[in-house]
Amino acid sequence: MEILKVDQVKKIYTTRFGGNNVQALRDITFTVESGEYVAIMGESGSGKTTLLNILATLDQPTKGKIVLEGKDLGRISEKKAAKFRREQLGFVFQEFNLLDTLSVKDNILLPLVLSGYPQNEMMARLKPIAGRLHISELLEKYPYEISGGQKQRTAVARALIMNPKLILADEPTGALDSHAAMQLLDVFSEINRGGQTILMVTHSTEAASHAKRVLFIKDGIVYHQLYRGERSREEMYQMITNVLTAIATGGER
Ligand SMILES: Nc1ncnc2c1ncn2[C@@H]1O[C@H](COP(=O)(O)OP(=O)(O)OP(=O)(O)O)[C@@H](O)[C@H]1O
Repeated sequence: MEILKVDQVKKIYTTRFGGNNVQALRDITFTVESGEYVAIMGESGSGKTTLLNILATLDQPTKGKIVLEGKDLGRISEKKAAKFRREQLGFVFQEFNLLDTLSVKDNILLPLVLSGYPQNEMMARLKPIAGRLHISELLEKYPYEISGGQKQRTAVARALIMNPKLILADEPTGALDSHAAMQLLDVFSEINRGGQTILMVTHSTEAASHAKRVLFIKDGIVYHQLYRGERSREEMYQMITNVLTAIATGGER
């Protein structure tokens, strides 16, 4: 079942006085099936963050359409967008974006609190998610008392707590050391096996090789895509490296 459709999306940033316009996305079209794990790669400035912001309803495309679970995101009002984001999307950022004044537990529960969930429902959701992410022992601690890897797993728990249709991750391993990055990628693979759809922007070939499909953005379009299929991670890693080299050297796809 198709969960996300990105249809001929174009984004032009206009400066206030109509001066230098920047075309960040020219014509992006792709779909994501429910349960997929998709990585998006592209050189710096290729428009990955722009695309993620549009998917997150934080920005509007200049042209084109985004449909999530049959809902045209261009047609939701500003007012409904925040609720929609909270209920349908889970976010994981490079810099964790946890609130230092809240405990790990309260950080994770925040989306439920904002949506007015009763206490017993909140606790019922918290327990299994904290267990899956191996942070049950950390719930009373504060973000400044835990490691980067633990912070990121807390952020993933917060992203999962609303049971979102789609997890959007922006460079989730970017601020982690290699051990913590591997742990996080294992967690992503595990939650994906559990049926969670994930869309992850990354510069890391290692991270992208965990995904089931990799989209490469170049010159404002989806330039190429790779399906992992039955390939091993090592084979996928090599294939991604080959495409990145072709992109960097302007070679054939
Ligand atoms: N608010 C903005 N106003 C004007 N131009 C912008 C704005 N945001 C991004 N751009 C431009 O749009 C293009 C795409 O930027 P974007 O941040 O989406 O790229 P990216 O692929 O995420 O890069 P990186 O990997 O370095 O984060 C770049 O040329 C950038 O300079």
